[in-house]
Amino acid sequence: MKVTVVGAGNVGATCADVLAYREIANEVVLVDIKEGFAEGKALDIWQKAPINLYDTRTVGVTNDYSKTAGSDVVVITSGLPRKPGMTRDDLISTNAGIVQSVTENIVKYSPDAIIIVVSNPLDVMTYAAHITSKLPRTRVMGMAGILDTARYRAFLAEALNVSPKDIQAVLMGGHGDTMVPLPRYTTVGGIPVTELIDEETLNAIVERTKNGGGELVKLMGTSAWYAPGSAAAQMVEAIVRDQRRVFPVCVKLEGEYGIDGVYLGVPVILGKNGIEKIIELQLNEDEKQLLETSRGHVKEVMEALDNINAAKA
Ligand SMILES: NC(=O)C1=CN([C@@H]2O[C@H](COP(=O)(O)OP(=O)(O)OC[C@H]3O[C@@H](n4cnc5c(N)ncnc54)[C@H](O)[C@@H]3O)[C@@H](O)[C@H]2O)C=CC1
Ligand SMILES: O=C([O-])CC(=O)C(=O)O
Repeated sequence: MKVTVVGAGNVGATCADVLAYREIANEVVLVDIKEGFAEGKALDIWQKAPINLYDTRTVGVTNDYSKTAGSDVVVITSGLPRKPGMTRDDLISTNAGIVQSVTENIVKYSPDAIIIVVSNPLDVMTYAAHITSKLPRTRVMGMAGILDTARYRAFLAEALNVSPKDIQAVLMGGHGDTMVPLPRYTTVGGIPVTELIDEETLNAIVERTKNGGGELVKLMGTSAWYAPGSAAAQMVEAIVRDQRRVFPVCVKLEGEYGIDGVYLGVPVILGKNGIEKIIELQLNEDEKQLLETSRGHVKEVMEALDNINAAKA
């Protein structure tokens, strides 16, 4: 299995490292626009192989997409991260240009690839990659839900003083303040979380999860990478090993949840064909309302992208 990761920065290099040391792919190609940057990161990861004992080959290139030819999965992390005081949506004009040009190159050399978008604003960059690639929606998806649920699970594990391994959760909607955590679908070793935690603490955890990315941007001056890079690698693993894992993933909705033509995080089954199935949960009225707010927000930002593209045309 060959996997390309575009963008050898914080998230891209972390993802490539996880793909290599967990031997998720046989070959990982890292691509960056900065001369020598991807080459250096790939060489460093390869030199770690004798220490961590793996044989995944890691190769770095500066903008040479011919080396990515025949990739089974491509992860797009190229683009600016936000700085304190910015929203993810503030990145749209710069990152849309980057994601769209990267996608053109990817599809040229790997027409059969499955594309996982990580660049922000996530839902709208998934839209950008999808319309540029012209691939079926099952093969162009965005990573955010695994990260957002991981934050939620980590905060719950801390509050309950239990292993994060035993916390199962799902959330939906856009990757931003309007994300929709679903405490009703959160369990701890099979026990509904609401039986173990008081409402006030749970609400505080939900709010902290919504601001999870911003909390890290404030602390570090740039956004997170360990959890995001690992989350993207986990999606790659589900695809290349045909694991049929159930994850929240950003995908174009075509009627599911009563939504058409908007890219939102929903639970899916992820396997060798990409999105094997979108799972439709029964939402209550409050949850439906939260999802509708999220849909409205993502739709607005999609329209902003349409305007940017129309102005360029
Ligand atoms: N979906 C999610 O949950 C998350 C998304 N992100 C997003 O991922 C993106 C990357 O974040 P970081 O890795 O922290 O940023 P970074 O600045 O460390 O790395 C980005 C890399 O992209 C490269 N790049 C820029 N234009 C390029 C092009 N045309 N072709 C190839 N490479 C290009 C840059 O040279 C840089 O090395 C950001 O947009 C960030 O907001 C970050 C964390 C979580
Ligand atoms: O917060 C950001 O800008 C990066 C991101 O999407 C996250 O860490 O959730």
